[in-house]
Amino acid sequence: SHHATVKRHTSDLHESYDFIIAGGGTAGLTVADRLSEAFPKKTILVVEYGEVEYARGGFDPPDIIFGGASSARGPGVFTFQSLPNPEVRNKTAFVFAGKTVGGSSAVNGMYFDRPSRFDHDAWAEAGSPEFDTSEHKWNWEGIFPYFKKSVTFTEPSIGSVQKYGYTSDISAYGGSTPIFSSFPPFLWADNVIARNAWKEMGIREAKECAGGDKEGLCWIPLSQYPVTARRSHAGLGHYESVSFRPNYHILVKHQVVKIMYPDGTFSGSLLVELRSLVDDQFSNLTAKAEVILAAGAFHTPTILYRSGIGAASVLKDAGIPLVLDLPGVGANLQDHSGPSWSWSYTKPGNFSPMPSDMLNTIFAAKATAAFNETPASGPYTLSMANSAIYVSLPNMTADYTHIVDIIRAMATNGSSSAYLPTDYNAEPSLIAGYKRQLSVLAAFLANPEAPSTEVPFATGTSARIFLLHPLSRGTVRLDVNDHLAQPIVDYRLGSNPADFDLHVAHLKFLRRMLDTPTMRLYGAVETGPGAHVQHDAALREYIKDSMTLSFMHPCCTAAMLPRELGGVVGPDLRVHGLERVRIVDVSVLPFLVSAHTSSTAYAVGEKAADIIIRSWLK
Ligand SMILES: Cc1cc2nc3c(=O)[nH]c(=O)nc-3n(C[C@H](O)[C@H](O)[C@H](O)COP(=O)(O)OP(=O)(O)OC[C@H]3O[C@@H](n4cnc5c(N)ncnc54)[C@H](O)[C@@H]3O)c2cc1C
Repeated sequence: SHHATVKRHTSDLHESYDFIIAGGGTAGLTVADRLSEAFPKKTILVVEYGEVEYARGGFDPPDIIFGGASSARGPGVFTFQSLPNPEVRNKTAFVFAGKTVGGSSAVNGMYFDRPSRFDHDAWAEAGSPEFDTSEHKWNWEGIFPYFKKSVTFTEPSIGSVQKYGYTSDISAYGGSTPIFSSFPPFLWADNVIARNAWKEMGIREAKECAGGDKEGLCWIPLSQYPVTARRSHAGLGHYESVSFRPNYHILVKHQVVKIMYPDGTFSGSLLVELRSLVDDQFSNLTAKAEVILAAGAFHTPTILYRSGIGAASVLKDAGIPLVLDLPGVGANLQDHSGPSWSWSYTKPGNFSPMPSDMLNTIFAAKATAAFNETPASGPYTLSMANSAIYVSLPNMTADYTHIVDIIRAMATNGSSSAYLPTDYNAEPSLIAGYKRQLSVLAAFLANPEAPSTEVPFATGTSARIFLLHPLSRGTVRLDVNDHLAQPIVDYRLGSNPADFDLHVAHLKFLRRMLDTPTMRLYGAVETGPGAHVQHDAALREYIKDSMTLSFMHPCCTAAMLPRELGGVVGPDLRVHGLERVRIVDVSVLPFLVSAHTSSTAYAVGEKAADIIIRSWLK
């Protein structure tokens, strides 16, 4: 009873709320917390598909006990398969998204990096000149204060700094929000091998990568509490830890079905249709001020479609009457993906501790005990990885202009539309928007300070090579046979062939790491793709074979772009053409950023809250 009130039945609710937020995830709960604090007399309802659950960390011991109960089972997730990707051996991606109070921040890998300043400058560039007159700026200067506000960063202890060499710069932080960012008090012993090898390749060692400049070798904090090393997520920071507010309600186990306009105008109050996931009953609630869609990049488009908002052709196929023709809904899907790369050591050093030690029952038992102590310590405090390199294309290959020129040509001649879904051809705005994006991304990729690839690492002899700025575009569509079911996700990976040029450039550069003095000392030998695979054509085939289709950063399916460029929202996050509906989640990114996406979801939530509060104060 000390925080927002959880409701389980619509009969427990008010008949109407000022703000109704669809989705109690990373960005949605950030907004709910801020609005309920700023407007004690206005009522805020979050409708969440999942439940309030304990969200274990990505690498917590299997039998961790929390609140007297075993929490071995993770919190709720949506899981389904994407359509096959013809350019990548017809593979289907395993789609995974948070379905719990806290959303994907409660199930993610806890890797908590931030984008590059150039990502946000490019975001603003994509909406220029149309959005230049808006008071809301989404360039780095316009969003950096919200990255700072969104988290509380704890500097690494002196012991960790001395032991591991952690560096940080507190000036990149400064918030006091109870979403925590901190360094684990543990590293696997071989982390230093990769770090040394990257430095020998000339990769700049960055003191801090959260302040906008992140081309180089970075230490990455985790989204975890500093002392207990337990997962920090939106459900804890923006719901559990909020002191009691009678105006802040969360309705769990309910699906937002659609939005309706009872007055027949887009400026009047709104009705929100809900479906109980317990008894399948449907009901309506009134939103007096606004509806905020925050259901994530896969599900926000489904609510819009069911409301009759989307491309007329897509709605016709689904048999839904058109309310507003907005072709950008569910278009422009992007995600991070990439091949794997591996090696072995013919002269392995004697490193300890190593992940293989966890197979030793005594070591593993000690690790669990250390994690359950206060302060927590040991291997379980390190989630997936907390180191990475981020490298720009010009710093990888002198031939980068060749790739940039290909992308520039696509942006100006007619060829780019060939790479888009065929139903885009009926929508000139989507083609124009894609060309604008390609032109902005070409300039981005030519910038020696703007990362094109990321390789996160913690330990071991394999790595995943992220394509940070894919050029291929996919779709999220409604299942025409069951509008309430999971959407049909078509990544269309590699549908723009220049993505493979980028992958090949990344891999060719990175594999040179095995020829550094440190790697030679341990007799490093490449096992995947293997030294015999040298030609670009063969590398392409290897990349297709070893590709991870999704690193689970889907975004951009309701992009902040002008309407005539296939955009769905403007800089104030209002859906084009609708006065009282905004979108506040990672759907609004025009393109992917050089970071895992949770920090951006929080920053979007913080900035959105500020925009909404200011607009209602007026
Ligand atoms: C497995 C996994 C690992 C990841 N690893 C990392 C990582 O290590 N680092 C990182 O930075 N990012 C990571 N990400 C990505 C990051 O967590 C997400 O991009 C970010 O949290 C998305 O925030 P959001 O607010 O857009 O959506 P979400 O946080 O996903 O919130 C959407 C919410 O809406 C709810 N919802 C959906 N449909 C409806 C509906 N119709 N009605 C009511 N509620 C609905 C969902 O249940 C969910 O709670 C990962 C994601 C996943 C899934």
